Amino acid sequence: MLDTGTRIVMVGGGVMGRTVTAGLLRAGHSAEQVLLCGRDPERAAATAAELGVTNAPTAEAVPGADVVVLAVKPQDMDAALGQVRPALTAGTVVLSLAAGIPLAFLQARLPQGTAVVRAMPNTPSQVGQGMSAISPDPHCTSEQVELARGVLASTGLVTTLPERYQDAVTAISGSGPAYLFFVVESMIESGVHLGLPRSTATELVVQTLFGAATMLKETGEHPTMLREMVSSPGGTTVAAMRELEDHKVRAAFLSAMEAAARRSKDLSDGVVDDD
Ligand SMILES: NC(=O)C1=CN([C@@H]2O[C@H](COP(=O)(O)OP(=O)(O)OC[C@H]3O[C@@H](n4cnc5c(N)ncnc54)[C@H](O)[C@@H]3O)[C@@H](O)[C@H]2O)C=CC1
Ligand SMILES: O=C(O)[C@@H]1CCC=N1
Repeated sequence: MLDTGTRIVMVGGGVMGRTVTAGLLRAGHSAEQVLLCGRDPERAAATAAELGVTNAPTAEAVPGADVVVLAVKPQDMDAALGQVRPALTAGTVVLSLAAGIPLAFLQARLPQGTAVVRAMPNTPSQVGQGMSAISPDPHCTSEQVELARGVLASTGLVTTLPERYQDAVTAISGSGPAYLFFVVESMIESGVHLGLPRSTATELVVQTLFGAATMLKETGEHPTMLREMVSSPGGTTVAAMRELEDHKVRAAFLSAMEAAARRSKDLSDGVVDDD
């Protein structure tokens, strides 16, 4: 929990801006502690009202903030930094949530010596079960790192890692919820193919995912061991696993995550599409 006097400015009121704001409020921070700035003033005002926080233009919100959270798309980061920079006061921590935007890119567009933290959160932060990895730059004091960590700790677990791991983190936990939702969709559809009512298939799959995740967390057992517990010799599970192996699902996961990490790296290298 951050001090009651800590002022947080959220730049961007999209998925992650809303998620982190909601997380801060859910963790018990007061609505007065969070100011939300959007690109479109009307939409930003509506989003802020919906979340119960205050809305202000970036130029008014940023001065005096303890933490400025950059929750804009990588493609919009340059413009957002152009608005934040002139309003930034000494000591403010800038916390970027953007995929593929390196600390060096942020530092180059902010006053020299600004405390910058690169982070990769994920959407389960909406329900207090997020996973974030933070990489502080060397200008940050330990108090400033704790401020950045405190913002994301309101939404789930936070780990600190060297920046060189951020492309891999983005591929695994940043994008990760999408892969798992895809697996869930596929299993529900399979249940429907097998004749189950859709609502029944959904309940079975969602609770199975929740149960399996809880087992992984609570037992600390290796997933291979947990999978073997389900796999009776000559039984149903091995029959299904054989199909997954034949269809190279493991290899597909490896290629998929390599593609995500590569895309994150491409963004880092400045290969940013305009779409
Ligand atoms: N959606 C996800 O699962 C995750 C997203 N991220 C990162 O979070 C960042 C934001 O992503 P989303 O929230 O999904 O995108 P989004 O498109 O939902 O939200 C971005 C918001 O930023 C606003 N914006 C753009 N320029 C602005 C400016 N100059 N000032 C104020 N607001 C501005 C846009 O109007 C939009 O509302 C991205 O950089 C993304 O890589 C990181 C982890 C997970
Ligand atoms: O798809 C993306 O680029 C963002 C970053 C991680 C999750 N969503």
